[in-house]
Amino acid sequence: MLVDRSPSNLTSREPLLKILRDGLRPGQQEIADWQGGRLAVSAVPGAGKSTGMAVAAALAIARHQLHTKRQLVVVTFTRSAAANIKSKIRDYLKTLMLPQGGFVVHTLHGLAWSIARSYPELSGLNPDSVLITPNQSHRLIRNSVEQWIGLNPSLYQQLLEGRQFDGEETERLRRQAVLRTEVLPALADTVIREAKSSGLMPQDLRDQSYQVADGSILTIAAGLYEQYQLQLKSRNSIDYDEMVLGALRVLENPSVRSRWQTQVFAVFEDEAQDSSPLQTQLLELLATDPNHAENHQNLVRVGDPNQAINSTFTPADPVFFRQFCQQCSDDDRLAEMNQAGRSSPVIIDAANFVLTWVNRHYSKVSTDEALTESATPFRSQAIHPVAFDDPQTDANPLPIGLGLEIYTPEDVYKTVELIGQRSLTLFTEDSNAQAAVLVRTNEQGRFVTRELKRWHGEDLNVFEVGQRDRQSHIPAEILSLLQFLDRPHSPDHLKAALLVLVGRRLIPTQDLNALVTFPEQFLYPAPLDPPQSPQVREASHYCVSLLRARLELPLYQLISFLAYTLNYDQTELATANKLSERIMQQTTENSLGAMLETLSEIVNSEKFEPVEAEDDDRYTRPSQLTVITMHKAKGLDWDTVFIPFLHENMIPGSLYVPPQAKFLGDFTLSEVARAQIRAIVHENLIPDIETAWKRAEYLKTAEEFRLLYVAMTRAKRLLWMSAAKRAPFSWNKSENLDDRKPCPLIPALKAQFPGSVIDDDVEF
Ligand SMILES: Nc1ncnc2c1ncn2[C@@H]1O[C@H](COP(=O)(O)OP(=O)(O)OP(=O)(O)O)[C@@H](O)[C@H]1O
Repeated sequence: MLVDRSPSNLTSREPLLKILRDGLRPGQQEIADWQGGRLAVSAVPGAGKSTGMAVAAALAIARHQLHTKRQLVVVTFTRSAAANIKSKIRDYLKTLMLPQGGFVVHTLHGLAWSIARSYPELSGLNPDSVLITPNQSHRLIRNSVEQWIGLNPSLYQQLLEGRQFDGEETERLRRQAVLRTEVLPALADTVIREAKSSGLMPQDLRDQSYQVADGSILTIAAGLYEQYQLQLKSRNSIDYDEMVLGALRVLENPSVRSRWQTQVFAVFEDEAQDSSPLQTQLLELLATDPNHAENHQNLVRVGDPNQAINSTFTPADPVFFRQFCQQCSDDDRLAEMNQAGRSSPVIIDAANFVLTWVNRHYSKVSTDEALTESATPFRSQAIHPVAFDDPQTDANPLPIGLGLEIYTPEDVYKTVELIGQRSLTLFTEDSNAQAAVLVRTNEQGRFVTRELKRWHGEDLNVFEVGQRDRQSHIPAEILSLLQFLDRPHSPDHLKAALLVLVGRRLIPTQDLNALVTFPEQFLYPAPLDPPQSPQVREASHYCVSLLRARLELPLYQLISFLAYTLNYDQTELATANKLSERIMQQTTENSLGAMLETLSEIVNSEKFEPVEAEDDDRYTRPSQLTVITMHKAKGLDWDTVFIPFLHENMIPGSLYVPPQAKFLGDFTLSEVARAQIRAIVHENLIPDIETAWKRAEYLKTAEEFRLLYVAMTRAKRLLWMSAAKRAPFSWNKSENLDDRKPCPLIPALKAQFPGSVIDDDVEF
């Protein structure tokens, strides 16, 4: 399309711009009216952040006549959110008859990597590095622990002795195992993420450890972190924080920085409550105007401080976005998006009630000064229904049933039975209805899915997100098949491969033991062997065709071939390809044996990150009951949301010290280190162990309640909540039920919404 940037054209576009802007809600209009500078937008759930941001982006592109050399950079958290907002902005630009070059949409890490990768000499990062996401059992973390132990015998000895140690040999061995395999890997994992994402280096931690009376945990933390950095380098690997650090190093160069800053007109950030200090630093730098004497930034950060639910897993601390909102508010640069059209009014009332009730009961639980900034779990911000003339069709829809329903089933089995029956009724009445069960843990999700299958079989379409998304089956399945290709006559390998084929429903279920007793006979029956049944023949043909592929295909194509053979879907295929590339990269020798070695290591020790699906809609399909964790449900919504198992031991739960680690004290090293590092980042006094542990406990409680708030605000027309009287302690042994206390919010909600309490014997 031809681009006309003449002023007359801009004037002629004004009426169109006005129409777009007037179609927004008051809070959305405030972003659309942004002309420059810093702006914080605190938005309630369902406020229409994406729509607001997309229109604002299109208006900014039009008003400032942006183009490929001067762009608006939109940053979101996930790739699916990026795809979504990109298509919205494109549509608005089409309406305005503007070219598409004035903006780019990135995920934060995508942006950081593109900067770091283009200047390897400045970032110090090799563009071919392997990206890893370390967790406790990751090889790199385990090696860092071993290295640290070797280099710090006396600190290690102190840990071993802990409290009350009589020098007994078996006890010493037990403690060693706990330290090596649990305590120190957990500490390393937490510390690396917390410190690194805040821009702290190992030496910073070491320097700070001298400031606190008992700084030994920080000293150990610094040592582990140091070893990890060495490991990363020697293995040509990087992690996500390294990408951001690399990008920041690139931007230290004045001429490169100025080039980027000239290219970037402004940065619009979504889900800003989830950003770490390091990420924020990067965005602030890019948003800075190089031609302005003062540090002028064109930066719009949109988020909901009350949906900050990631700090246990990522070091995004809810305090940072709240602080940003506060600073902007002081300069009169805070916009609030308080109206939301997503839910029926009673659901909004329930969410608002939760927010105020929790703030009243859980604020200032401690006299600890450092908590004052986050002294309430929630920022006080109520959700309001939209105005009667709101442009959103079907805003604040009519409720289904009572809109809010609270149940107290006998036990967790009865709970699932109620959910199953209700879903069937909903889907029978309206085949477009969407529904989801939101659970706190993956184990609960597995329990719900299993029980629903047991009750309803194929009658109810259940989609368990946890299982499919982990995709952990992929490396394991490929490994089984490759092992078989390597040694087809091993009964164990043959059996494992057949199990995979049966599991994928490629060959009929049958007595596999009978097939694997004589592998040669099964694979290549001689004329005089007893004839094979059709089922056996089918299985045999499959295996032989795999073996043929092994001979005919080059090694690098083998995994992709196996993935096709296993009938993987699009996302699974992408994951298998990623796996294949990773193995090829890590394998020095071109042989099946070397490939197997690398793959076994991945399967045994590491989490392999699957490729994320782009289409979120598979979670919200009509007539499908989606089973999903509360964390993953963020950003999505359904007509009906079931939230079962609301028990006190889960929400808010409490921090847990495993009995085997109690020899170190009544706290965990990781949580204490986390609280101490946060104090360093916030420039507070570093707390002693006891205070640090209490602080960690408070942060967890606050986060659990925010998680529940996120879950509740996913419901459009029916919010179904329950706390069963009896529940298992361990969801893997769900047959042992005990009496369970409800989450303290349940009695409070019942008292506030008596009309929503459903007696045990009433069924809809
Ligand atoms: N101003 C508006 N006019 C018409 N429809 C709107 C408007 N704002 C939001 N909507 C509609 O409301 C729904 C949710 O909006 P949107 O996708 O922008 O929200 P979101 O960003 O996903 O929500 P959240 O605020 O929870 O992050 C969409 O169907 C969208 O079309």
